Amino acid sequence: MKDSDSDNPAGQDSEREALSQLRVKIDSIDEQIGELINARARCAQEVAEIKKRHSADGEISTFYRPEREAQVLRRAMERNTGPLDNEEFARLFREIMSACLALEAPVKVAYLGPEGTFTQQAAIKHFGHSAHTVSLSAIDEVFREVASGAAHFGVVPVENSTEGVVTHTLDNFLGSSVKICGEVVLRIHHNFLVSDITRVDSISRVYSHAQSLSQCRKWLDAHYPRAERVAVSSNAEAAKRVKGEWNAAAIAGKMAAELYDLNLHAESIEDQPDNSTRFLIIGADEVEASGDDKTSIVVSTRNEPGALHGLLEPFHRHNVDLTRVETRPSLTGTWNYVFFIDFSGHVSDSTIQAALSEVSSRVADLKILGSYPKGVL
Ligand SMILES: C=C(O[C@@H]1C=C(C(=O)O)C=C[C@H]1O)C(=O)O
Repeated sequence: MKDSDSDNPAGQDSEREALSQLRVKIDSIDEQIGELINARARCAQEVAEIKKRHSADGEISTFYRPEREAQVLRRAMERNTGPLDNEEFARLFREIMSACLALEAPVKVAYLGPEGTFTQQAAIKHFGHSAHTVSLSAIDEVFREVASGAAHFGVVPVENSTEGVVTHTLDNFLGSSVKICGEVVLRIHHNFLVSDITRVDSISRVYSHAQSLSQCRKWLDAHYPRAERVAVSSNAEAAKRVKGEWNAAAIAGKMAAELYDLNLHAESIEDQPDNSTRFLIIGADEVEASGDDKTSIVVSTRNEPGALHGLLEPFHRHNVDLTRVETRPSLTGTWNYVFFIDFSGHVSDSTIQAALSEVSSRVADLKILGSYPKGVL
């Protein structure tokens, strides 16, 4: 208690009174929010009944509607008048929708693990906490799990703002029929984690994934120049190792700290403050237009002069906004290449259809990987 309060009992009484009035108000608002959330959940159950009646197989894909969820989140943000910021506001709606969807049918999401990695964080950011997330140990496994129907959706990293593209993810699309049905961008914050028994002035080893070590190089040079940097298979694995080692620390995200009960000795130690990673949501089905979408395709050109120009020119002429072009070696022959191209728009848009039909007449092969809502959160 502050001195001024003990000197002023009348002030204390009025403060207590003001607080208790506000709490009565909060209780009453909570009651209304609670009733409204359940009213919303009942509507979702009715939606589920209609979907069940109209779907032959009763599969989850008919229950989870990425385009509708993106619209709900965008609308929540447009409506928001504060004081909560847009992202925080949408996050609350994300969780409400997640709980409503779980009532309709629980969604199973495979992700590149282990538990506690940024990919799991991305899965939860996209699907909310009511989704059932399953950790797998390789990107190929996530693709296989989705292709076989063992998981409804998968989450894999595709590019990092400082380290570039995750080539393994792109390569997996070449031999797979899975579709891209969403994207999620995560701001990557690295933290310096220690255990209860770590002697912070005697740290001689720092564990992390090689990418994270390189993303925190300057911070490590400044604070622990002599500690050995040990690259391990994931940040979560790094956190796990620190448990029980008095002279070691790990660089990892907050989820790993919580999972392995470690302390945040220093937060946000990444050299680039806007370090972020983009993840793709993969699934078995195509997604309808949400009003603000992106399309990803992969094309292989004929090995002849002007092939790349011929491929890009129709996009330019139809005023299609290309957001990314990535070149990868084709798996079919030495010195053949494929291009992964992302652009704004949905395959159901007439301009996109016109551009794509021209492109496909000029290339050896064109595969649409998916049209999906641009990341909202
Ligand atoms: C309720 C629906 O089903 C699911 C739940 C949603 C929600 O809670 O708003 C939105 C889309 C679907 O993933 C729907 O399709 O409208």
